[in-house]
Amino acid sequence: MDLGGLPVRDTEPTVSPLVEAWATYRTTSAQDWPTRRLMSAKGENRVSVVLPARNEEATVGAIVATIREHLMDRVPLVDELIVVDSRSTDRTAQVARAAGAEVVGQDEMTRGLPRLTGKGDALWAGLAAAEGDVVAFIDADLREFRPHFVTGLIGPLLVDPSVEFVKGFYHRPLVGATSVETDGGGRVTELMARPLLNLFWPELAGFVQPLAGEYAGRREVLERVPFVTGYGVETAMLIDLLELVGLDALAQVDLGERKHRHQDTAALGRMSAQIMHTAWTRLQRRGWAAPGTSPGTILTQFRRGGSEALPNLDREIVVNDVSVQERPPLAELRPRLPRRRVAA
Ligand SMILES: O=c1ccn([C@@H]2O[C@H](COP(=O)(O)OP(=O)(O)O[C@H]3O[C@H](CO)[C@@H](O)[C@H](O)[C@H]3O)[C@@H](O)[C@H]2O)c(=O)[nH]1
Ligand SMILES: O=C(O)[C@H](O)COP(=O)(O)O
Repeated sequence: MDLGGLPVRDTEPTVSPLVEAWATYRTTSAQDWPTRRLMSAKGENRVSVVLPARNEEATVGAIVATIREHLMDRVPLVDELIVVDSRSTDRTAQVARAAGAEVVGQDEMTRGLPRLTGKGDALWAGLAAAEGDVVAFIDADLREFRPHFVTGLIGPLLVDPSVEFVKGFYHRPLVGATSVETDGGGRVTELMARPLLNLFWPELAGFVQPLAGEYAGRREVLERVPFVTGYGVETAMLIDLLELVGLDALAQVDLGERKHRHQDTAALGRMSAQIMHTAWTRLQRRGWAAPGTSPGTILTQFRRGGSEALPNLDREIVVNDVSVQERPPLAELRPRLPRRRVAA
């Protein structure tokens, strides 16, 4: 067939052998890591669980209570359970504390440093507060949370010294007011993160849920990567860890199904823009984006109706800054951080 000079692919696309081998070798299931097995593997390791939380009073209590009951009170697998209060305006801190977590304020842990915002900064503050050798991060908006989320993430780290970082994956229903779309969740993952990572970091294509907010790593390694603010943090962390420790030291674990609070489409647009910004900085580092250049930072969106609606648009214009910043690797700043945690 004449395609006017376009290159013709005469074979079907196939999965990269590297990705297939990694996904086979480095994927486990939470069922592979029963608590008993982890208790005998734990040895001298201390385990911290950190939940970043901004206005999560509806869900944070149940997550904290479950971890405390199953993994702290019944068996001493988790040594430290920290909720980072990320400038909540609701009762997140009180609810978390009442359920048995230690609560630290994002701002207290970053006192004396530039004021940054968003989830990435909350995670950095949580890592600064945590004392464990293994640190697991869990989103605080999860529903129907069960302890295997924690055991699955920390299992490979406690048992296999060659693993440095473990990312969770799961099925993601999109739960609406009146219906559930079985695999409809993870919209930013499918429309933005996965295409970006596949095209520019194809080694990472085997991660089923690259944006999952549930992951664990060795403190020593987590302290050596920068944390991007906002919602760029997971994308940057995967790329940076790939460069720092290599694909073979990264693993993923099947956690079954995950339900969480869905953000609206406009919020996911802003999240996507932050992820694009994050990718740009890493492309620059590779020399694939021109040095010194930077994408715009303002995202213009439209909201139906509203008191400020422009008559010809029947919509309000809403603008947001979607730029991201970075906290440097924690190891570089340790001496400047507050020595003791200050309760939020
Ligand atoms: O300023 C903030 C914003 C969020 N959070 C917490 O971070 C977690 C995840 O935030 P959420 O708004 O629920 O994110 P999702 O819409 O679920 O986004 C998905 O995709 C993001 C981008 O990769 C990841 O950061 C998330 O973990 C992942 O669940 C929750 O516990 C939030 O309370 C903060 O602590 N501070
Ligand atoms: O991880 C994602 O892709 C975003 O958090 C959106 O998730 P949702 O589509 O399940 O709300």
